[in-house]
Amino acid sequence: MGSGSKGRTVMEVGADGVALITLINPPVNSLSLDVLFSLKDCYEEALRRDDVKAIVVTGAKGKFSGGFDITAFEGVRNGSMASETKPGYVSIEIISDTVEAARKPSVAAIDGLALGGGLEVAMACHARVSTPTAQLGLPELQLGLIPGFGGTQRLPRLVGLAKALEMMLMSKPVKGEEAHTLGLVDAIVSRDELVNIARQWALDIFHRRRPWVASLYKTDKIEPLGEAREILKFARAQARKQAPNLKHPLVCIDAIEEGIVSGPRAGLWKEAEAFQALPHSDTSKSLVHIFFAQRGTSKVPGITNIGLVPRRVNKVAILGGGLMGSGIATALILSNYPVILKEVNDKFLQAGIGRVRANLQSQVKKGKMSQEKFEKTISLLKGVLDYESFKDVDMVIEAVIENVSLKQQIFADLEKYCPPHCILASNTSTIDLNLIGEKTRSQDRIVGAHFFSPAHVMPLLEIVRTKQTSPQVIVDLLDVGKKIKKTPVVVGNCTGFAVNRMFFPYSQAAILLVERGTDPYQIDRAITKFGMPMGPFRLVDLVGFGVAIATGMQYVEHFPERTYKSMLIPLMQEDKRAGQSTRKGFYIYDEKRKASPDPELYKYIEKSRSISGVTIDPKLVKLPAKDIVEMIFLPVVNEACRVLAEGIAVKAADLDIAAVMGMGFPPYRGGIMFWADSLGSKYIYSRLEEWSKMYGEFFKPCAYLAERAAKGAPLSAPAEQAKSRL
Ligand SMILES: C[C@H](O)CC(=O)SCCNC(=O)CCNC(=O)[C@H](O)C(C)(C)COP(=O)(O)OP(=O)(O)OC[C@H]1O[C@@H](n2cnc3c(N)ncnc32)[C@H](O)[C@@H]1OP(=O)(O)O
Repeated sequence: MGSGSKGRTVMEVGADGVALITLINPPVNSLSLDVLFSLKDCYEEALRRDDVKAIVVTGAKGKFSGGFDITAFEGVRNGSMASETKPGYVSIEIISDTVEAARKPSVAAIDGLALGGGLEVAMACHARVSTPTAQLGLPELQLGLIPGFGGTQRLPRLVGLAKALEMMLMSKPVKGEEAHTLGLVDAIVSRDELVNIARQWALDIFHRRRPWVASLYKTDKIEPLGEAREILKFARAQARKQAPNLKHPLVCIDAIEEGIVSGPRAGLWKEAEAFQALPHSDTSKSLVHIFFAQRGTSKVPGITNIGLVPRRVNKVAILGGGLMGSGIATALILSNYPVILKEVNDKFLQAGIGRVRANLQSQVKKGKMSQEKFEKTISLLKGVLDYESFKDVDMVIEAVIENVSLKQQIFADLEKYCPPHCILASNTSTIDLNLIGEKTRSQDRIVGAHFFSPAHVMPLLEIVRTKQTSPQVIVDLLDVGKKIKKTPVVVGNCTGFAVNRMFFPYSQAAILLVERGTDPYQIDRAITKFGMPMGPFRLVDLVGFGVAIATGMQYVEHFPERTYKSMLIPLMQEDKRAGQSTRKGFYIYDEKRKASPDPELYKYIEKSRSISGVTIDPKLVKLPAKDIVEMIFLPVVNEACRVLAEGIAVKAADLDIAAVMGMGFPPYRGGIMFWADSLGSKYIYSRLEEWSKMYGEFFKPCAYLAERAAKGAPLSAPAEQAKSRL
């Protein structure tokens, strides 16, 4: 049964005749099979015992349940749990026929969270009481699954089809208060009163003072059949449009529809069969991998396992109020950190503060922030023009332009004006941190805090450590990252760090292909179809040619042998086509920033082709989408392997998260290394080798890749594991 064998429930019968069943499986009381079997045993005992009139189900330590035990899917996949998990065993035999159909009433007492299977157990109870802040939802789709314990049937019957679809398809939980308004819970109570009120509620149902409701057979919230069909049709169209590569949202809609058209019992069976099959899909394997990989990024050997406790960061200073600095300031004040924003003159300072205000105001406009919260949040920001107020800051984040000598001067100043414990972070995206700190004696507290633009929106934070950065500083920054709701990835110091370095071949491969005859728009189409938010050319337009050329120079300087040198972008830049900001780049842009292909582009391609001295390759002119994807992404994989081999990243899964959160690599493909392993190291090696013979060094597979391919080992396996495959 593997790691599924854990957790339990306990039952205590009170003098009032209420059996209190508590789910216990730390840290989130997930529903392992052991918990579910134990729940069934408790129910059977409660139903047998004459001294039990009613039942209350709750979760230990302020959390109802985080849902089915996600670690157990491995067992489901490898067949070791086959007999216990035959379709419908849990959802029909335990949840429907034992809990909901019991001849004694149950009430769920919900605090903390009731997610996935947790909410499904609660919905099978005859009433639910909740604390106002509890989170209730069915987020299974984010794992490539559908609710499998009756959620597709009961949620629409409790909150109506439209809201249920929104909650499931967007994996979006609601808070207790909203759940109450929706009819998902019956009462909101304080944490202290939760269990007592639930007990009383259960007795009231027993004595027929309150209704005894089986959610599965409720019909009052479901829209009439014609309307329901329309809603489902719309939901299908939306799912196809928003996630054309994903099947499970449609499977979820099918299960819901079955229940509405043929009745809830038929719906339960349809759901059970689909739930049985989905854990085996590549989508679910990838998304479950991403779930654990994301939680694994903050576990850094030698840093987070040596007993260090994060120090309190009370006040942060930011240098530079440009796009990055203002975004970082926004992220910090949104999480209640007082921030000092320093600029060189009043004009720049006002512009920086204006950007922060605009970031917050856009939240107000969208209805995500009240005016009162806006005022409170912006009051945490203070603009300054000198270092006077830096004497009591705990962390500084430098976010000025990418100029080495400027940064060196700033860090030398910081050393003078900040207290000795203060963390000195730079948001540089490419410059070597050792160089930045060269004029200081504070190397142990210099660290990279590389945010992605827009910094208050993008979820990734690259924490860059040099050989001298102290583990305490990393632990502190990990804690700040968590508090500002970023997913941190700790990486080593090198040109481009992990994300930019891995992805520098992304646009380079695309340019190499167009110079040899592949159509640029066809490349962007193939890449977006693969699941990237935009293709390489649309991305370069967005980033701007100035930035693209500057970072390109860094790569030419540091990795000359594998940088593809082309004049395409500089030629366009010369003609003032510098990307979206100039409304002309690889695309042309209208006032609403809508991109359209531009036939003029081919003129520049021809010119750069002749400068590069390459000729059109007829094979590349008709390159199928699958090959486009591989010729663009296998060089990215190759660079990711180098990043791993050099120890820049701690583990392959961190690169998966870096790719997903930093570049928008589709999470349902599991991240760059996970996807690469689905192709196999041998295959990747042979393709790169073949292209390097035809198109040069740019494609040459690195030593790490060659070694893994020779052993037939996965690229993501730790070194020891790869050895043992020999
Ligand atoms: C049949 C059913 O329909 C199928 C299902 O129920 S599938 C599961 C559906 N449930 C979910 O998708 C919820 C997944 N969990 C979460 O979203 C978040 O973990 C949470 C909101 C519960 C808690 O978030 P947060 O407090 O930030 O803590 P977080 O770090 O994420 O999780 C704490 C630990 O619990 C683990 N965990 C969380 N949910 C889990 C679950 N359902 N199963 C197993 N482990 C789980 C995490 O892996 C993490 O472990 P770690 O400490 O070893 O890294």
